[in-house]
Amino acid sequence: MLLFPRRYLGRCYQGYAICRSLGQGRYGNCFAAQAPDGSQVVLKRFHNRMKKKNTGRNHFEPVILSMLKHPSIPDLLGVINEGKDYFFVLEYMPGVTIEQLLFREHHRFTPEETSNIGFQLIDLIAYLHQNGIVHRDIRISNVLYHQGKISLVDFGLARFADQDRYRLDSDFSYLGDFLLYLLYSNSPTNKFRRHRPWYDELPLSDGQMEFLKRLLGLETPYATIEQVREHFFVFMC
Ligand SMILES: Nc1ncnc2c1ncn2[C@@H]1O[C@H](COP(=O)(O)OP(=O)(O)OP(=O)(O)O)[C@@H](O)[C@H]1O
Repeated sequence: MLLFPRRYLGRCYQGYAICRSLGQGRYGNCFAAQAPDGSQVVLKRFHNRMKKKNTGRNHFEPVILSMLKHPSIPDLLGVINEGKDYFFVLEYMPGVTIEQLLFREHHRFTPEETSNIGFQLIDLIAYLHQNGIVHRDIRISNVLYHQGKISLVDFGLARFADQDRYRLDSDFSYLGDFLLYLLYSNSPTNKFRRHRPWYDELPLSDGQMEFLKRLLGLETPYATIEQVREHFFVFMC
């Protein structure tokens, strides 16, 4: 399995030269590549079985990315369909994932960093929701961090929102879970071995506790991202 992406290194597709592997996921592999103009891009390759089985579902990611224009969301630059290989060409977003920072670099996020990242993420979610898009996969492996700025990648599960299956508020529990990782990183219990529920372990104020419980659906859930933003400002800053 690990050797699989290696055979792509050094290959060239329509002038895009694959330089290194960025990560492997459910749908395929992501590679950093050099574009014909010398700039750096990402080639997201789909497993052949995904390409065949999933044409309908794969369709959402390029459509959604094409309609979004935000500095923290990669632009879709093109699609390569060459023989058995099918790639999206994406804008390269700088930085490392929050997951790598937490588990490889053992970074402890200060309250200021957590509040800065939280605000940016809420702004990004608000932008998506204003455009009728629900991301459905806001996880530490899909958020990149670089010089205090975040980017959100992997729109493979993103959908046009509705009142039924793809509700906008489904992003809130992801946000809650995401914030818990940042808070745990700087807590005395740390280590991510959760022996007791987070609300018994983390030293949080009543307001912070209520905010997180509402995000996670343990208390009256938030109806809109604006409510989330308002309470984040009151409780987490
Ligand atoms: N536009 C981008 N710029 C920089 N790095 C990226 C970009 N897109 C993806 N990556 C890197 O590649 C990794 C895998 O990407 P992505 O999550 O899109 O793939 P996936 O196959 O859908 O994975 P998953 O199974 O986690 O959903 C990311 O964790 C990130 O490190």
